[in-house]
Amino acid sequence: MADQETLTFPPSLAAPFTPYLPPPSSSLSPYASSYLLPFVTLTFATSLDSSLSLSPGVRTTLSGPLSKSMTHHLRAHHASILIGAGTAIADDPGLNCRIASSVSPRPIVLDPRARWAVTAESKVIRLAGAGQGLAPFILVSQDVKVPAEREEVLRGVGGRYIRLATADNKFAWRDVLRVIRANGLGSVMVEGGGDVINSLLRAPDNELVRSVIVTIAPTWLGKGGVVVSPERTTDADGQPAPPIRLTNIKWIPLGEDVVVCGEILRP
Ligand SMILES: NC(=O)C1=CN([C@@H]2O[C@H](COP(=O)(O)OP(=O)(O)OC[C@H]3O[C@@H](n4cnc5c(N)ncnc54)[C@H](O)[C@@H]3O)[C@@H](O)[C@H]2O)C=CC1
Ligand SMILES: Nc1nc(O)c(N)c(N[C@@H]2O[C@H](COP(=O)(O)O)[C@@H](O)[C@H]2O)n1
Repeated sequence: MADQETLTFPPSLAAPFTPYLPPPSSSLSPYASSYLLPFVTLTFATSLDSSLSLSPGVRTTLSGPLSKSMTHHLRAHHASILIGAGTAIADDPGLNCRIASSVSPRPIVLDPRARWAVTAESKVIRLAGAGQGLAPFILVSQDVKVPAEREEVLRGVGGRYIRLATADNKFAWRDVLRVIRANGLGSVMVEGGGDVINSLLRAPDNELVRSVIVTIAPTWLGKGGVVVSPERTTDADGQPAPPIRLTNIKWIPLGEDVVVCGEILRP
């Protein structure tokens, strides 16, 4: 694997993000084990019209150089990083941390139907083979058949398939987080894509999110993009769930982008 560009994120820029990061070594701390769920950070880059990409199959660069380094700073501070199968298929992502002397997070891919045809050529596998990242844990439905060659590719670099119950082809978020925690991972940054983020933001699952860090790029991607806009739900009495709002906010300009950090306001 060719050497990847090394990134830096200066401590002076990193300091304002610290309150929104999981506690250091949370995978080992009493805090994490007492809750049995990892610290969840929801983080992604969006356009001004709330799009993550031009269309579902298209990798779209939104973050400028500084906010990209910030994302790698977040990767350095999380034990795992989670994406959906749509993103794995569209982006062929690396999901490692490119800041020197940092530990990369464990990639977790939600792929109930085993749609992602992971091969030895997949970027994340090549990086893991070269010792520049970790191999993914791919969560699949209990009833899905996974081709043996994919299992071998994963196992060869330290990854594996993990089977989990589904309802309507979805995992329950609590189950996903329990599996992550049970594998000794005390924190997870959920990066996307649209389907994953909208499902996590849907009430009541958004209660599982501890921190939100969103990069806003000064561009409109236009109609047809993958949009973050969670479904509105109703409570047991048929009353609409209130709009999701952030509290403990910080707006941090990074180059041409602005990053909003916060926590979800509990009603
Ligand atoms: N700008 C950014 O920060 C990011 C952009 N993206 C972009 O997003 C696009 C992909 O987004 P989508 O098509 O919405 O795909 P996605 O990455 O959200 O994956 C969707 C798939 O994930 C699985 N999934 C989602 N929620 C699940 C749940 N609760 N339980 C079980 N499985 C679940 C399902 O198989 C579903 O088909 C790509 O174009 C990618 O480039 C992705 C991540 C970050
Ligand atoms: N922070 C951020 N900014 C963007 O502009 C993006 N397109 C993304 N995408 C996410 O990052 C993954 C790519 O990771 P690698 O650089 O290959 O390690 C991609 O799959 C999305 O999850 N993020």
